[in-house]
Amino acid sequence: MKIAVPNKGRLHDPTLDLLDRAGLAVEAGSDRQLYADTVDPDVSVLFARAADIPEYVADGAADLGITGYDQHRESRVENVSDLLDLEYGSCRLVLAAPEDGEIETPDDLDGRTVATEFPTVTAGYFDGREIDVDVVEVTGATELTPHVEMADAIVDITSTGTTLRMNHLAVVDEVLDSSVRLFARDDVAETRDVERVATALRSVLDASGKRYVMLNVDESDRPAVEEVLPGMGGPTVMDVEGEESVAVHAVVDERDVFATVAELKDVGARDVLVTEIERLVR
Ligand SMILES: Nc1ncnc2c1ncn2[C@@H]1O[C@H](COP(=O)(O)OP(=O)(O)OP(=O)(O)O)[C@@H](O)[C@H]1O
Ligand SMILES: O=P(O)(O)OC[C@H]1O[C@H](OP(=O)(O)OP(=O)(O)O)[C@H](O)[C@@H]1O
Ligand SMILES: [Mg+2]
Repeated sequence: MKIAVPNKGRLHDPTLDLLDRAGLAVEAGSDRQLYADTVDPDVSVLFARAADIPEYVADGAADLGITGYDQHRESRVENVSDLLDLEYGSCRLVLAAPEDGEIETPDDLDGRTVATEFPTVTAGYFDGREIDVDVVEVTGATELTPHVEMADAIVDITSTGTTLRMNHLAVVDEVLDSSVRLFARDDVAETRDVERVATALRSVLDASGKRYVMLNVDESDRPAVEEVLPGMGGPTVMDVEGEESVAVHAVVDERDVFATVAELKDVGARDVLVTEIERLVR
């Protein structure tokens, strides 16, 4: 099983971090190599540019890929499908034009020029609206093109909006919402090996925002504690040998932990321990 992952850029580190937490850590010393092993003998990674990853998966150089949905759409590959939204690298592709210019709606661009690193998605957007534009492909610094008469507007990525503001550009319309996805080639999407990787990554997402709460309580106070901790399918209760008390464990939403611990103390809980959860396989 080979997973294509970004070799650099803003998606590189969070992707390796996610694989690590999923129990698929990339072996140390693998930087800058084309291929690397993971701690699982059945899973290796192929490092590639974020934009090339859908193509690598479609062509069979890798079986699975991790990159932005924007890159997936731009690549036009047809034999790959999303398995999971990995919930990082969230951004929007937007149509933007100079703040105080003549372009206020997409229709104002009829007969004009739009610069972008995403020519396929951009052409699709304007075709769908039957607006005739000349799409110019650039490979970076797209925000500058309206200021040097190369283009009347751009289609580019935004997240905080800082880059657009700095360049005196205003959003005219939304083109696409994106985040990082795990996707597979269709001919392997339903195999056990792909399912194993997807399950491991999903378990990290499911564990985020959850805490594991452990405590001791006298048998007599146990019903009150169970009342406070409905948990995932109820808390786990264990007898503590040679004592009148029981140990209770439960998964609690991170945002409820503060209030829950206070309530537990009120109803007689002792030795309350709160820990992070690495993975949660449902
Ligand atoms: N500002 C941003 N906020 C959130 N996600 C972003 C942002 N910019 C880019 N992304 C996401 O990260 C992906 C890759 O962008 P990144 O800048 O890391 O690589 P790149 O510019 O293609 O790298 P290079 O061209 O140097 O190989 C984008 O396709 C998008 O999905
Ligand atoms: O809304 P913002 O938070 O300002 O983010 C948007 C910017 O982020 C990306 O560039 P990146 O930082 O990846 O640099 P790059 O052009 O070298 O890829 C994108 O191309 C925009 O320029
Ligand atoms: Mg970039």
